[in-house]
Amino acid sequence: METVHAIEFRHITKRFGKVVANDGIDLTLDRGEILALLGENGSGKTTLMNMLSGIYFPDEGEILVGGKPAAIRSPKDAYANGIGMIHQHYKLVDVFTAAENIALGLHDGGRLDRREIAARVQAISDKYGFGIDPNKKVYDMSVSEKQTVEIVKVLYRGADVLILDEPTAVLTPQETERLFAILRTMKADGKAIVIITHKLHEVMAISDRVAVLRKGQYIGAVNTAETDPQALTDMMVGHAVTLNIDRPDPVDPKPRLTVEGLTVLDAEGVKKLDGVGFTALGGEILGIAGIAGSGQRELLESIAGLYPIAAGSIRYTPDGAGPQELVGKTPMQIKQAGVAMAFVPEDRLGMGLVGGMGMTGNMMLRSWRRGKGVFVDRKDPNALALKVKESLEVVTPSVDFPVRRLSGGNVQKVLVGREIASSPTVLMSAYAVRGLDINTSYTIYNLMTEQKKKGVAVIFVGEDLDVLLELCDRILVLCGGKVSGVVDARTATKEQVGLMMTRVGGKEGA
Ligand SMILES: Nc1ncnc2c1ncn2[C@@H]1O[C@H](COP(=O)(O)OP(=O)(O)OP(=O)(O)O)[C@@H](O)[C@H]1O
Repeated sequence: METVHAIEFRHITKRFGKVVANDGIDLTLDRGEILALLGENGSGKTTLMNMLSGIYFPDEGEILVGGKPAAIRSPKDAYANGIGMIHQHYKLVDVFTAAENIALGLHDGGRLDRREIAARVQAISDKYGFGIDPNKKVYDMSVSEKQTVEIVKVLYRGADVLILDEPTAVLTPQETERLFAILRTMKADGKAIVIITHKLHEVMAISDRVAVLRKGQYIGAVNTAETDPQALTDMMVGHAVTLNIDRPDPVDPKPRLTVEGLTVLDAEGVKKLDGVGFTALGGEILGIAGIAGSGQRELLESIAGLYPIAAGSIRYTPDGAGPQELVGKTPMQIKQAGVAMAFVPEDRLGMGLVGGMGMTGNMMLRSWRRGKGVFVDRKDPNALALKVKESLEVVTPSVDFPVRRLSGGNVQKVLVGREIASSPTVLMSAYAVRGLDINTSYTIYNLMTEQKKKGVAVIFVGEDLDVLLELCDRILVLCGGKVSGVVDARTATKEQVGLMMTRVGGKEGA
């Protein structure tokens, strides 16, 4: 007897104008399995899953649910077929509670019994170990809690097939572990789960099978137990690739940026940086490590002139001139002095890029979230756009194609590429490779190294300790807004840095 798959894609094709996002894809998904969907940026992963969740409808082919052809024309149809997707951008109403968000739109006409809803939410939460408070308002929640609400929302609607699009991109390692434990419980309960992720160690840790897409085509699927990250990378890219970070010794390093006693407070008066001091040298990569929210964002924003500074100084030393104080300067003056910040925020299109404009338009515009001004780059924006497109292999039909319609990873490449193209003397980047496929991540690491070789002081805020230890020359470790220490990245160990991330100095009580 033929096995009935939870989901079966048969020759699915989806085009956007001239772009063939999915090209005749055949893929199956079974109950009680976690399938990792892998592919380079723009390879068509999200598009394929959007057809399962009713956001797009295939141009050709059919989708079988439980062995029967299903016409999934809306998210409502998807739910009716037991399919739910957790997107990268959460769609929750801030002023509503968890339970209100979960039940939203479900009880049209009927009476909404709050107690009953809360009880059902609680039951789902207990069954899978979510630990959710049904009465908590969304605006009081962390990113991880919001994601939990999205997952419970999907389960509440009776989903047996769950799709998670890069769910760990914004989670800490601990939150990721918690999510994975929940996914394993759901799998044991017979759910079919698809997870889209670029992190190969996560693929190895959580999935049973891996399906690979390349340029819109289905390349194949392998059992996770029978593969490894290198083989998966080769499959994704289509040829053997070396995952290697070149780290030349700094040549003639000299102080570029000297930060002393930097203290900043947030809108509520909470100290986000507390007496931070360090020197960033031209010709080196200074890594910044820390648990999420340890002051990384505030540090870069302070240097860029975007964050109000309570105390301290930030001195910048250009070539052939004495140090100049940056505190008190506008973001534009700081930018003109040569300090570029490639900041890759959680909402890629919220800051720094204008979604409706193409790459060319975005090369000219550098508008900041706080609305402190718009920068106009004097270089030919079209040439810059073409250069970025070519060097970072941005998948876009043209440099005038609205960036909003590029795949998530490609949006990020535009953002990072633009900063690099502006020839800075200090280049700051935070989470530069978030959402980028492994091959592109290495492209970015190499671009950072190229900048370092040109004498640029590169400040690299990263999440992956292995990468920080391989890429950087020195690593500054932040803990709760304070400097825990600075280590030599060539000799430091992961354990040492990990300890410093949780305790100032890393040695207290040890
Ligand atoms: N609404 C749309 N209009 C036009 N083109 C689109 C649209 N959505 C996706 N595309 C294109 O289809 C291709 C596949 O994109 P998709 O988002 O599915 O890739 P992905 O594998 O999920 O990428 P990433 O890893 O970067 O998120 C890309 O070339 C993208 O630009």
